Parts: sequence; C-alpha cells; structure tokens
Amino acid sequence: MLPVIDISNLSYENSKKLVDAASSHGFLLLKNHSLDKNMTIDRLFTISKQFFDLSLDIKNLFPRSQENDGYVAPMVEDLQQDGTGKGDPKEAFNITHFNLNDFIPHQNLPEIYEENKLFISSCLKKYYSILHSVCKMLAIGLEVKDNDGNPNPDYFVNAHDLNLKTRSALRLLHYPKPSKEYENENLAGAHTDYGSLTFVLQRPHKGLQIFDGDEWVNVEIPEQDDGQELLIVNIADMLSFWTNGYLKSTLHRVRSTEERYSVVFFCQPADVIVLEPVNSELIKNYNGNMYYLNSNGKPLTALEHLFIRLEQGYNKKK
Ligand SMILES: O=C(O)CCC(=O)C(=O)O
Ligand SMILES: [Fe+2]
Repeated sequence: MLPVIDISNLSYENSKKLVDAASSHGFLLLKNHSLDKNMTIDRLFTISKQFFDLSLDIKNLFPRSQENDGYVAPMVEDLQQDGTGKGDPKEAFNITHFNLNDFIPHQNLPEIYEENKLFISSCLKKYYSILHSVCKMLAIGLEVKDNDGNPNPDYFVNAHDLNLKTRSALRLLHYPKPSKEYENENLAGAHTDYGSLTFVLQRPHKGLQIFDGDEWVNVEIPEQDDGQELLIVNIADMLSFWTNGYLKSTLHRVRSTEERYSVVFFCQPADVIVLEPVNSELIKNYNGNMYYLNSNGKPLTALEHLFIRLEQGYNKKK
C-alpha cells in the first residue's frame, strides 16, 4: 500500500517522509486535507455525472480548445506515451481558465457547471491550499536553499505564484463501462503526468494502476475510521525535472471492467518558470539525468513542456 501522509503536519520529519514517498513511489495518499468527503468530493462526482449523462451533441457544444479547456469526447485523447495506443475510450471536461484571485472559472461552461460555479471555485481554492502545503513540505524535506544558502521552504510555492499566469486544470473524467474487448485494455493509456503535482479522486475506489518498475499495481485506498477520504497525489514531470529525477514521475494507467468516474486536479507552475534542478545538496549529490533542454540549449519552461506533452496526447493519429 502507498504511504499515507498527514499534510497538516509540516514538520521536518513529516516532510522527509513525504519526500521519501515521492522519491521511491512517486505516488502517495494524503490525509487531513481540506476536501470534505460529503460536502465537497461527493458533490463533485454528482455534478460530473450530471454532465456526462448529457447527450454527445450537447457535450460537443463545448469542444476542447487550443487552450486546453472544454470537452474531450471518447477516443480523442491518447495518453499511451510509447505510441502504441489506439485512443482512450474515456471522456473528459477540462476547467482551466480560472482567475487565481477568486478562483472563478472564466470559460464557456455547460449549464451544470455554470450553476455550480461558486462551488467549483471553492474546490479550486482548496486544491491550491493543498498544493501549497505539499510544495512547502517538499522544499522542507529536500532542504532547498536560496542563492545565499539560506533555507527556502517557499521555493515551489513561489513557482505556483497566484499572480502569474498558469494552466492548472480541474479535469472531470468518465470511463464508460468498457466493451468485452476493452476489459483488459488501457482505458487511459500508460503515461506520466505533465505538470508539477496531480491529485486524484476515483469512483469506485479502483482502476488506477501504477508501474512499480517490475509490474502494474493497483492503487488501493484504505477506508478511514473518521470517514475522511484519502487523496491520491502523484509527482509529475516538472517536479522530476526540478530534482534531476530524484522525485519520480511514475508511469500510470487506468484499467477497469466497470463504469468509472475520476476527478483529477493537474497542478501547473506558472508558465514562465524554468525547469532546472533546485539548489539542494541532496539533489546535487543525486546522480540523475532527468532534465532536458529546448532547441536553444536552455532548460524548458513550464509552458513549453506542457504544450509538447499536450501535442503528443492529442495529435498522435496523423
Ligand atoms: O482517471 C484517473 O484516475 C487518472 C487519469 C490520468 O492519469 C490522467 O488523466 O492523467
Ligand atoms: Fe495521469
């Protein structure tokens, strides 16, 4: 089972535990986050189902734009990173244009999301507070320093500065019950995520699988005595670049024999952030080779990497 980390405890010891989990598995489970099961998580899934229950014609009135917002119909996206995929049979709705002052989405939204705009905004705000806590713990656990050699626990928080343009996205996903021939196929192809961190909630609590280096293992979510729902979090590519591969952006996929819904929040640093290794003794002494350069010989920016990966996911079949 994946390590469970309490994110209300920002001590050095607990931050180290989080870093160890992020470095060995790339996936972990968070407890004591601010997403309440009954009031928030269940409601997100209810709204999501109401949207996906609409006809394809209506959903297609909000097609995904170049800016990555809107509806993605089944088989349009192909997450399988090694190029062997046939397209993912899932459908999705991306909410990406929100203002980081009030977290209100500013994009053309179907009625059901429009009606719940303030609720969605409150969820986005909560996701950002969780993101900032995890960012802080990672910088504490990695002992990131500023240029003068002083501890810089806000390094990753600042990279997600609320005043800079970003592309973080709340993604509602629906995996229709697969036909017989898809029961042992990927419903979301094997891939790593593009941003900094990803938070995942799923109904039922299964279907997500991660590659542990040898085999595919199910992400199990243990029930909690106090009724809270653990939040899955995974390290995505950019944190791996920032740490020269010390934090693992782990391959994962979705397989299921039944209908499935997930709610995924993809965190992106600000567009302009440069993805080069952070100032940390641990990272300097780590013999990775994870970050790469653009055609001008410079480390990639967050925006460049995101657009390279989105292009791969949507424009494979040519
Ligand atoms: O549906 C899920 O649980 C995860 C999907 C996923 O990995 C993704 O969209 O990047
Ligand atoms: Fe993913």
